[in-house]
Amino acid sequence: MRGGRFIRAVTDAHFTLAAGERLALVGESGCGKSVLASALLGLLPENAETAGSAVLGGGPGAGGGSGPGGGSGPGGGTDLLAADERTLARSIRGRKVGLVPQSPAAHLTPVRTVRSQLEETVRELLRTPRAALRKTAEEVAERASFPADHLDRYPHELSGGLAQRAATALALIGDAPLLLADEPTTGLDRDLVERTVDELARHTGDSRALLMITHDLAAAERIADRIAVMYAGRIVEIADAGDFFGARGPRHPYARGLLDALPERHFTPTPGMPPELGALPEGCAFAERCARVSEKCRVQPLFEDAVACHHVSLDAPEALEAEHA
Ligand SMILES: Nc1ncnc2c1ncn2[C@@H]1O[C@H](COP(=O)(O)OP(=O)(O)OP(=O)(O)O)[C@@H](O)[C@H]1O
Ligand code: NI
Repeated sequence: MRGGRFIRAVTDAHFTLAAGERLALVGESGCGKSVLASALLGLLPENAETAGSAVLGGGPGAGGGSGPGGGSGPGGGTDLLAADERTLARSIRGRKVGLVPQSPAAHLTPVRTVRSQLEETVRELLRTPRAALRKTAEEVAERASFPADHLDRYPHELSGGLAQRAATALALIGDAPLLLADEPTTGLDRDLVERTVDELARHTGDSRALLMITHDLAAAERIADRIAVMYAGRIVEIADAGDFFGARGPRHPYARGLLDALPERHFTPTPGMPPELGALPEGCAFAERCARVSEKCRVQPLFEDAVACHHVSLDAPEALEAEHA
């Protein structure tokens, strides 16, 4: 950025996502969730730099290389961080990785109706013959609960929730093995939230994978197999959803705070604000808001045993429970 400043938007993010698995990524506004998703699609701003790899496909049993410019990863998959723009545009976006963008109204083409955008995407991704385009596009809209009588509207004539559903419909068309849904339920009423996440779950089935970014913990609980919690650009905990929302509860103090802040739980928000990503402290970024802070927190905790906290790894679950109560 200007003046030689830089922002560490995402640091040390390590996770796997298997076919048939649904991972919810949660964390406060500005913690790096959308940057992580954008990196996987090669949609970061020009001045952004990445390191590491994000391998799609390959692994045991997967065949085929990634083709020219694909950036081959281990096991024959495609390294999304190394793939060039041409590969991303031709064979990844929409086909291998679908995206429900965070700001659907900005993502839709303003001068064309929803119907024409759906039909174009159906034609492009599914090679559907002209005669069947209309019907297929209507079926696609239906899957995302987009009302048929609004198909001839332009994006500016849609409410936020309708634009959201149009974007979801578009993202589902390519049947991509990985779907990234960046807050796909923002602006929807509770019953539509449920319908949308159920459709995403149904779509994932056991052959595709879903990474859903959300602020809606109820939606995360409804859909996810695992929960990843991000804080100040780092994944601080990955947990089985049953453990996270169940009796054991989250293990990282920040993650526990997220749940405790819910009205249906303790309704007690974590005090303070997350740090600026351009001016992160040396040690644990959560330390200054953490009730368990100690000398150890001056050093960045390693992400070990699926959690990054100096204190938690030593705790027995019962001890945590007692403290939590
Ligand atoms: N183009 C950019 N230039 C500079 N900084 C950026 C840019 N895009 C994002 N950032 C910074 O990266 C950080 C992470 O942003 P990101 O959009 O990933 O947050 P988020 O977790 O998705 O938040 P939200 O829940 O509000 O969508 C933010 O602090 C933001 O200031
Ligand atoms: Ni975001």
